[in-house]
Amino acid sequence: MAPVPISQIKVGHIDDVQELRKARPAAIPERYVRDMVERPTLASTVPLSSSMHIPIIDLSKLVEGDEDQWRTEMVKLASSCEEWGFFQVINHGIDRSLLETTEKIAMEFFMLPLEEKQKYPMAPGTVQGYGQAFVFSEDQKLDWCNMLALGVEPHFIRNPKLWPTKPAKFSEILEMYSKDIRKLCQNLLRFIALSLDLKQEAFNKMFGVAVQAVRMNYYPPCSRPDLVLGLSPHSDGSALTVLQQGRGNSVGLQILKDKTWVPVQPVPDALVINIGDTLEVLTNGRYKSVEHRAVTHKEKDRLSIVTFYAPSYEIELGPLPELVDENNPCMYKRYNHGEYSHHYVTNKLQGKKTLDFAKIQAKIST
Ligand SMILES: O=C(O)CCC(=O)C(=O)O
Ligand SMILES: [Fe+2]
Repeated sequence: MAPVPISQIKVGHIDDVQELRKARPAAIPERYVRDMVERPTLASTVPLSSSMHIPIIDLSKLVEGDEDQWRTEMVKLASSCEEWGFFQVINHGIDRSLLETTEKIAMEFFMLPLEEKQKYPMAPGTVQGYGQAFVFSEDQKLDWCNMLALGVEPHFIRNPKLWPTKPAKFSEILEMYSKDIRKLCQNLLRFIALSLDLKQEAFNKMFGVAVQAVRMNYYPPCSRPDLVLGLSPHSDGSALTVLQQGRGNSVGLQILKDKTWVPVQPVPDALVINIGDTLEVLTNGRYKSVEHRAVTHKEKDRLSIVTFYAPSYEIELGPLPELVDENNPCMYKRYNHGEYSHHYVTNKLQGKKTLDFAKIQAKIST
């Protein structure tokens, strides 16, 4: 992720949420209490009709299915990206044991004493290390979440000082995990290109030297989950995001569909995939980068391990010419991905507002 100048950013004291939970204050501190309009509808209170489940894509049917299976899955992939911007992928080819080990080391990291975790501090205005990202002022509401965020690829975005040395195998496992997730992203992008009738080269040159970052989010239980948010509403700046939810964790991720917050029910062994802003721009808005957030639970904690996969910073982005015509006028300008990345990490999470950067403003009629 692009470095951000950290001068002039005053964020005040930010409590570590796990420590806050341990201290069990009589009331939730004001900085975490959301304004009325932002307070969450909790998963347990949202009626669940089956049509509200995000689609499930079986990757094995795309990789090795017969022609019928391939076609059916491809149609499902296209409609998921158009209508939901989200899907869960099963039979994704990543070893269950690797997913479990990664979850284990992530959890072990968050369970370390605070002094140990604070050896990897996320400085105000930066997005790597342990702490809270996207905080830029003292009056901004805070998320009920602790994060560990690390740049992974290409190597120059890494800050090796922020890679934990405890638990012992952390770096080694994260490296293996990232490699497999990277392959999955490449695979998915290949099928996404096919689903749009695009030539592979259209994407290949953009993702040749892709940027990959991992964020581990830990949400401790919260005595008043109705007042706080685990993670503020946002869309991801990536092209694709891969999200692994902790096994047996409570439902926490919610996506905004037709103005309603829909909880994403965890499916065993599935990974949640979502389209990020960059793919929305590349596809001229056909595939949607959908707003999402995380809510907390009264008794249960929750972990998510999130990989952001994006083009190299020097790549120039804009809608692919194949997806622009008379009926689909160009909706986004051309810009350098590094610029967008910088814009993304220097603004607080605020729904889909960050993407305004790339939108061509509607011409004012005279
Ligand atoms: O924890 C979750 O389910 C959401 C995480 C997320 O959206 C993110 O890290 O960008
Ligand atoms: Fe996200």
